[in-house]
Amino acid sequence: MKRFKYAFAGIKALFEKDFHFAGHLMIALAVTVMGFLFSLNAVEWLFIISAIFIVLITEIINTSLEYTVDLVTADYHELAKYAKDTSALAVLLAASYAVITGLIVFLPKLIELFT
Ligand SMILES: Nc1ncnc2c1ncn2[C@@H]1O[C@H](COP(=O)(O)OP(=O)(O)OP(=O)(O)O)[C@@H](O)[C@H]1O
Repeated sequence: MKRFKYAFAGIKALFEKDFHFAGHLMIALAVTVMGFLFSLNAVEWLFIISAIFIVLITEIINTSLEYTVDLVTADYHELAKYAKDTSALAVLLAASYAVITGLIVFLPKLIELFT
């Protein structure tokens, strides 16, 4: 029960620092609605769900790392920059995976719908 309590406390900490997270959630919701509208099959759902979770989890870990770096130093430091920049790169890669997955799954369906 304690683990749940701490995890839920993490939601508040996440939204306090990460202003992009609500945007990620909105996109995830929109993609899920589209998935139902296009009646995705099981494999397509698996890829879409994995893309959503990878982006959200990476963004959460990125925020966690930013908190940690800010705890260690408020001053400019090259290593702090490296830590935050490499973490941001992980988010970018996760987002790229999600965009590629979304295009592969939805683009043929959208083309079929509008042609
Ligand atoms: N203490 C620091 N020392 C050196 N560079 C820093 C430091 N803090 C932040 N930076 C640089 O500023 C960038 C943005 O850092 P910041 O903490 O503002 O993240 P953010 O804009 O909140 O990131 P995100 O958009 O992923 O939430 C970092 O990627 C890094 O290049």
